[in-house]
Amino acid sequence: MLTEVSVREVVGSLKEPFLHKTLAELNAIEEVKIKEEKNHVSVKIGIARTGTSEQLQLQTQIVNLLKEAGAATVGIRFSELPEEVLAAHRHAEPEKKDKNLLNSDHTTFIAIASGKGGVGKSTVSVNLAVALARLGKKVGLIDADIYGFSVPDMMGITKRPVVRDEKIIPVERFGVQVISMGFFVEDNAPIIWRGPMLGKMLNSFFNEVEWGEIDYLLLDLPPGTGDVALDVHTMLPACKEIIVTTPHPTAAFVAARAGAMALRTEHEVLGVIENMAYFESKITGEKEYVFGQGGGDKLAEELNTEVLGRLPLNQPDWNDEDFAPSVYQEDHQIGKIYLEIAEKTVSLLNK
Ligand SMILES: Nc1ncnc2c1ncn2[C@@H]1O[C@H](COP(=O)(O)OP(=O)(O)OP(=O)(O)O)[C@@H](O)[C@H]1O
Repeated sequence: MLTEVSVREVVGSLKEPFLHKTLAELNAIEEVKIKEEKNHVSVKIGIARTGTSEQLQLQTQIVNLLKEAGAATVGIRFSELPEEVLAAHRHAEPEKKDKNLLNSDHTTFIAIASGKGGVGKSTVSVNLAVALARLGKKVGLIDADIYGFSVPDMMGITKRPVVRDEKIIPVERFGVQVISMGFFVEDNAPIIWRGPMLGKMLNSFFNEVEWGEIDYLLLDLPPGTGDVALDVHTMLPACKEIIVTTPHPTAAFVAARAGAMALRTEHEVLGVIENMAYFESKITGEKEYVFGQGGGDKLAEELNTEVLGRLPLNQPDWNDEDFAPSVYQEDHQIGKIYLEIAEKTVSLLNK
């Protein structure tokens, strides 16, 4: 059973990332609370700069250590250390590292966008990433849908990233390196961060994660044309885009706004994916266009691009041994369509 003393001992040994003294030395553990019945530990930590990628790393370290020490769930709040502590230690602040994935000319960024929620953008992002990995590509996936992160659950990820040499190591699943805001939030707690902080978090996903040499980095964007989508467009001038829509013409109309945003920021739209395009009867093989028809074509025409693929309404075959509720297996009818879309994407990028 964890006690306040043991929590302070475990957490206190970690280094504050800016001042390079331990949290114990800086007296930075401001509060420890333990709810014994739920085995929940919450801590309040002082740090030199809040809302930074360094905070994210420290948070990951604390969660991992406390869970190793026996906590079921961990809650962390951060506050800024008092000015006198900062003044006493500021001289120890090191130079900022400049290794930056954004400067890499090897990696192609592909953002998956949609005009509204629920059209299957995350399902498409996950399966396209897996399909690219099945083609032998080195693939990363950022779940940038920070308000509604769903990628870890969809892929059946139970592990959390670890920190090594001050870098966050993504979790590998189906050959894809995955990073999600969901990894850094406890108990599905809602994220109530303000706009600028979201941009910072996203930036840290690019810079502070050890991606290695990846060929494609896919980003599952939040739906619509809000702050984060705009941040991505501005942060990644060379980003390519794929727009997901359902086949109903009005859905395509809304999706066109996401496309327009991409074009305005001079991002090349690689193509459109029409999801939930039809229902195919298992008995007769007949196709029923339950959500209408023509939305994908209309959108592609409007954006002067092509339809990369159409996916029917279908559920993956769930596999109890390797559970991933949204990932289609390679030999599944839909898994094969995703492979075709992945091949098309690669050939478009190699042109
Ligand atoms: N082709 C499909 N057939 C059947 N169900 C699907 C299909 N595509 C997606 N779904 C289901 O529809 C729901 C919404 O999908 P998903 O979360 O991928 O959408 P989204 O556009 O990313 O939504 P949001 O942006 O709101 O997170 C999920 O339950 C998903 O399993």
